[in-house]
Amino acid sequence: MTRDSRLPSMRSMTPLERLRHISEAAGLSAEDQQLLTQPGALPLDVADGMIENVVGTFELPLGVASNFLINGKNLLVPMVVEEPSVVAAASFMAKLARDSGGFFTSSTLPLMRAQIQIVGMSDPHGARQVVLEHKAEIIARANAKDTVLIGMGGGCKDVEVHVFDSTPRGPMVVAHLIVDVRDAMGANTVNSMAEAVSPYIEQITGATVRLRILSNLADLRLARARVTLSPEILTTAEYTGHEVIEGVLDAYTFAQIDPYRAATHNKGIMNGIDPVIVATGNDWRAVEAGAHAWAARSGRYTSLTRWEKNQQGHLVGSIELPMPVGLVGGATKTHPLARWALRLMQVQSAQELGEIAAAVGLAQNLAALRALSTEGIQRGHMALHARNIALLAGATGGAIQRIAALMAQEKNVSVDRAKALLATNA
Ligand SMILES: CC(C)(COP(=O)([O-])OP(=O)([O-])OC[C@H]1O[C@@H](n2cnc3c(N)ncnc32)[C@H](O)[C@@H]1OP(=O)([O-])[O-])[C@@H](O)C(=O)NCCC(=O)NCCSC(=O)C[C@@](C)(O)CC(=O)[O-]
Ligand SMILES: NC(=O)C1=CN([C@@H]2O[C@H](COP(=O)(O)OP(=O)(O)OC[C@H]3O[C@@H](n4cnc5c(N)ncnc54)[C@H](OP(=O)(O)O)[C@@H]3O)[C@@H](O)[C@H]2O)C=CC1
Repeated sequence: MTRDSRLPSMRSMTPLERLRHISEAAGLSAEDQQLLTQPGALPLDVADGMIENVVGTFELPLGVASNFLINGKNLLVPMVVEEPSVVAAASFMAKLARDSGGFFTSSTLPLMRAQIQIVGMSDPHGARQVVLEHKAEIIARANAKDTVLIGMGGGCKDVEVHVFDSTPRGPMVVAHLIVDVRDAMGANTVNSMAEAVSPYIEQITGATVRLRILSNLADLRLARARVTLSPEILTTAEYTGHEVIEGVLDAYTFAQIDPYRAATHNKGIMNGIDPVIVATGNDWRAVEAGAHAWAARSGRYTSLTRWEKNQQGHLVGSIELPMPVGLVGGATKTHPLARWALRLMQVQSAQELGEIAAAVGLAQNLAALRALSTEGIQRGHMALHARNIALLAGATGGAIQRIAALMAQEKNVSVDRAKALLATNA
């Protein structure tokens, strides 16, 4: 178990020192440290087995967010992302949240939906009932092959049928297999089941089955996270905690009512979630698709988080969203660094991983709303982005940080200015 995720000196260390520091805090082995220090952590032959026409591997920075306390457990969170200030922002909000117990999470069972599209009938309601009458046999056929999953308590649990009376192609019936996929993301699992039962569905309905594929609107597989922050914790040099809370509530309301704002607000949430999904070798497109479809489930695209004030005047944030992530399947087992990321967090189940991702998304949202509704995003974000700009201008080694700091201080972060500072050996 990670002893203490509160690691205040991280920012001033070199990457190697950070690695030693987090390895010690999380009890990682010497081999685990070595995995990150040697080049080619993803061997070419493994990469070649993962996708097609491989010509190399593509690297991104792997950072570790500190300070997280989730359900009373200290946690160091691996984040793979190209954008500056994301890891710092998550760590910052996790630091603030620690004083009020950190994040609290829960989740539903890992239930995925597989859709089976049935066409070519004139009595869709009759066809629906036929499918439901044969539910037990459909479930039995779906479960016939996946012995490992069934042995673990997973498998197809239910069948739902949705009727579309009138479409441009005539009536359509869509059967959903509801499958407990345990610790898998589950796409291949449920797709195989949908394909396996389709001939039987054609036989009992006398209609034609077309598509047999999971739904990425994983609305039965939800992860939740909650955080409470007092005005005292949120107080800054320029703003009282009450001002910060009112600002966050106004910012949240903006996202609730306006889809133009909600898209950006939710992008900020995914700034926290996606890096955890990528670091663990999971399918970020599936998580993204599910999140945005969920955000639009009422017919109007809105915020994935909620922010409220409780009776003590404390800020209460919560998030609930589909979280189709796995510890097995896909690249989660084949990518050595994905295994490393799971060892760093010491997660025991896919549900736990989903809850962590939700908590990081909530932290990230708070960081953005707090900055946006007070001093604005540029001060904190641009100060860190300045290092990228210094790199772009050609700075190397110690000059990167030096020139970035000067540009941030001058509030003039641009490639031209970085080049000028480089030329004068600043
Ligand atoms: C960037 C900060 C955190 C600076 O904030 P600050 O007040 O300058 O931070 P600080 O120096 O007081 O440090 C506070 C803590 O932050 C962490 N921290 C701070 N700096 C570092 C660093 N260099 N390296 C590692 N950790 C760092 C660290 O945990 C530190 O505590 P410590 O451990 O030192 O006691 C703050 O301004 C912030 O949270 N800003 C929001 C940034 C953000 O949201 N970035 C995402 C990119 S913008 C975007 O894409 C989304 C958006 C904004 O459009 C979404 C939306 O609109 O809703
Ligand atoms: N629209 C989408 O999102 C789509 C995504 N995908 C991709 O599918 C992949 C994920 O599919 P997924 O089904 O998770 O992967 P896999 O099929 O690789 O793994 C799941 C299988 O692993 C076995 N298994 C072993 N241990 C466990 C356990 N503890 N819990 C659950 N299953 C276990 C089970 O099979 P058994 O019982 O046979 O041993 C299970 O069916 C990702 O790469 C994703 O990108 C694919 C198609 C569409």
